Amino acid sequence: MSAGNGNANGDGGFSFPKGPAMRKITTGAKRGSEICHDDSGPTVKATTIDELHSLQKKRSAPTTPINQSGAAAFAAVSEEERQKIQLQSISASLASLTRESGPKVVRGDPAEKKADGSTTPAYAHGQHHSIFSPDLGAVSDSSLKFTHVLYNLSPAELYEQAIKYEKGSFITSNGALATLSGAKTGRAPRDKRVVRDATTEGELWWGKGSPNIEMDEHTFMVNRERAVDYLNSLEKVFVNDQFLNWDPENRIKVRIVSARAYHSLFMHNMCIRPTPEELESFGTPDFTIYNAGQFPCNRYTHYMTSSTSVDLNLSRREMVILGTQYAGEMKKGLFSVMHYLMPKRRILSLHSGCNMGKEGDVALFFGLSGTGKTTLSTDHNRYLIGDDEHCWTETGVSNIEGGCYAKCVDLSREKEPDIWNAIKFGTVLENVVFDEHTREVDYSDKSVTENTRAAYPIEFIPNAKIPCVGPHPKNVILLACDAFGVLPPVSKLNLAQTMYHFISGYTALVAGTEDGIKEPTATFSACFGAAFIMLHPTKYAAMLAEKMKTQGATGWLVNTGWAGGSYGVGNRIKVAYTRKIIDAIHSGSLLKANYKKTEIFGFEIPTEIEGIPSEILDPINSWSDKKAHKETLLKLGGLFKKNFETFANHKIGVDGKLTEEILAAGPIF
Ligand SMILES: Nc1ncnc2c1ncn2[C@@H]1O[C@H](COP(=O)(O)OP(=O)(O)OP(=O)(O)O)[C@@H](O)[C@H]1O
Ligand SMILES: O=C([O-])CC(=O)C(=O)O
Ligand SMILES: [Ca+2]
Ligand SMILES: [Mn+2]
Repeated sequence: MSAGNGNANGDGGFSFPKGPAMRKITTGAKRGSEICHDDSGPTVKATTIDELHSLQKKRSAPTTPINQSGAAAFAAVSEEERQKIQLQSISASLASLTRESGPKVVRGDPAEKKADGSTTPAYAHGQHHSIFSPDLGAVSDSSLKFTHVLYNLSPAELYEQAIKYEKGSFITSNGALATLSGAKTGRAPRDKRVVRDATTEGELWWGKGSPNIEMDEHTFMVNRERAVDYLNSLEKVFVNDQFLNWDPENRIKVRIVSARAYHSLFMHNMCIRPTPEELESFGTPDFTIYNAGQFPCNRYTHYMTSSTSVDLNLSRREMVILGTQYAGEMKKGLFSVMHYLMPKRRILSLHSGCNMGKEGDVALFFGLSGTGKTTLSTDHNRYLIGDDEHCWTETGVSNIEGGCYAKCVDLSREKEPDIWNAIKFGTVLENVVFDEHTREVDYSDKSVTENTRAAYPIEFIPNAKIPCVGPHPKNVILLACDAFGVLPPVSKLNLAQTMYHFISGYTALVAGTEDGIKEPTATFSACFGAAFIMLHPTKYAAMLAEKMKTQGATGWLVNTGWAGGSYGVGNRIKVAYTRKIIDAIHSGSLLKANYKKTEIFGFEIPTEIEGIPSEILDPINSWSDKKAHKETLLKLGGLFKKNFETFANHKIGVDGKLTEEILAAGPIF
C-alpha cells in the first residue's frame, strides 16, 4: 500500500506537507488505527492495462447468416464455421465481376488493438478475427490486402466509428449523432438510372414523365465495378443485413455495404432490425446496395451527366451509389425496388404515413416531401404504424421500414413533442447546426440546408404499433402544402376525386426563402411519389381505387400550406389546426358535418369543425383581396388541367366508367 503524495496522519485524513498555506483536508472516514485511508476495495484481476481493458467488454457479435439450405443444420455448425460462411457471403457480395472472386475479408475494426498490443490482425493465426480468404493468387495489389468488415454494428459502436473517423460527426446535447451528408443534402432524382433490359423493357414506365431514366446493363457493371473497387480499396466497410416490410409473408432481405458509420447507423434505424435468430437464418440477401457515395462516378461513362449516379438493376437485384452521401438515396432506392416487387404480388406500395386509432381505425397520409406525413402520422393519441412507406395487401397494411425520417427544420417540442423526444441516443441528425460548446441543436438554423432530418427507429415513438401492421384503412388523407393558399384546409372527396388528386400528386412549395419573396411553384408528382414509382401511375391508381372501393374508405384532401393569401401575404396553417381537422376525420365527426361545394375544384367543404374558426374553412374568407383569390384559384386550376393532359388517354383499371369519372373530377371552368 502506498501513501502517495499525502502524509498519513493520526485521524485517517490527509494533510499536505507544503506548509501553512495548505488547508488540511479530511475525508471524513474514520478507520481507527489504519495508517492510510484506502477505499480501493479488492484489486482487479489484471496485471497490465491491456488486460484490464480486455475485462471491460464481454465478447459478443451479431450472429452469422448462413445459407437458407443449411439453416436446418445450423445447430451443428460451430461458431467459427458460421463466421466463415458469413464472411464468404460478404466476400461474394463484394466480388469484382472481372476478377470473379471476392476480396479477402476479415471481421472487426482494423484499428482495434489486439491483446498482444499489435494493431494489425494476426491474419496468419486468426484467433481474434474471423477471416475469409478466397484463393485469389496475387494477380493484383488488391488481392494482397484484407477488407475489414464491420457487420451489423450496434448504435454505440457506430457512434464511436463516426466520431473517431468521420469529420463532422458529433454527439449533440440530446444524445443524437449529428452528421453531415456532404455536398448533397437531398436526393438527386435526375442522377437516378434504371437498367433497361429484356425484362424491365416491357414492365416499367419509361419515357416522358417517368422517373426511370434508362441505362444499359454494361454501364451498370462499369459503375458497379467502380463502387466495388472503391469499397474494396478501403481498410474497412460497414455491412448491414436487415429486412424490409413488417408483413412476414412479403418480407425482403436487404444487405447494405457502405463506407460510413453514418450510412450504417441510418440504415440500422430505417430498415427493420433482425433479431439474433432471424440473422442466423438470413442466408443470401434479396437485394444489395453498394454505397460508394464518397467516390464520384466517371463522367466519361455513357449515360452519366454528372458525378453523381444512383443506379438500380432490378434483374441483378442491386443498387450502386456513386457521388452522393445523402443517406435518403438508400431509403428511397429500396422504396423504388418495393414499388416494383410488390405490385407483381398484387400488393399496393404507397408513399404514405399510416396510423391507427384505439378502435383499430386506420388512416393513410399521402403527400409529397414536406407536406406532413411524418408530422401528422405521429399523433400522441394514435398508434404509429409508419411515417413514409407502406404496403396495402388483401388483408391490411404493413410498414416497409423500421424507422422514421422526420424533417426537423423549425422543430419545436411544443408542436411535435413525440418527434422532439425521439431525437436522443441512437438517432441520426443530418445537417443540423448546433452550439459548439453546449451542443444544443438550433433547429431554426438553415445554414447547411433547409432539409435537416432526423432518422430514428420507430420504437422511439412511444405509441408505435409493433409489429407495424394494421387492418384496412378507413380514411385516405391526401396532403398538399398549397403555397398558393387557395385549396381549402379540408375537403371531402368522392372516389373519382380521390383518384384524380392521387394521380395528380400536387403540392406547391416556395423555392428559396433567402432572397425575399418568391412565387410558389407547383409540383405534380404522380401517386405523391413519382420519383419512386416504377410502373405507370395508373397501375397504382387502379389498385388504390379497387381497394378503397371494396373497403369503403373515405378520401380527404388536407391543405397543410397557406391560408389568408399566397406565400408572402398569408401564413402557413397552424399545425394545431391541421391536427384538429385530422382528429375530426379520425373520429368520424367530420363525415357527419354540413358541407358546401366549392367552385372550380368542386370540393365538398365542411362549414364547421369543432375547435377551428369557421371562417378559415373556406379560403375566400381569409383572403382580403377577393379578385386575387379568384385569379390564383384559376391559375392553379389551369396548372392541374395541364398536368393531367398526359393521363387523359390512359384507362384506369378495367372499369371504363371510372376512367371517365376521374377525368371529370378535376377543376371545371
Ligand atoms: N399545418 C401543418 N401541417 C403539417 N406540417 C406542418 C404544418 N405547418 C408546418 N408544418 C411543418 O411541415 C413539415 C412537414 O414535414 P414532414 O416531415 O411531416 O414531411 P413528410 O410529408 O413526412 O415528407 P418526407 O416524405 O420528405 O419525409 C414539418 O417541418 C412541420 O413542422
Ligand atoms: O427521400 C428523402 O430524402 C426524404 C423523403 O422522405 C422524401 O423526399 O419523400
Ligand atoms: Ca417524413
Ligand atoms: Mn418520403
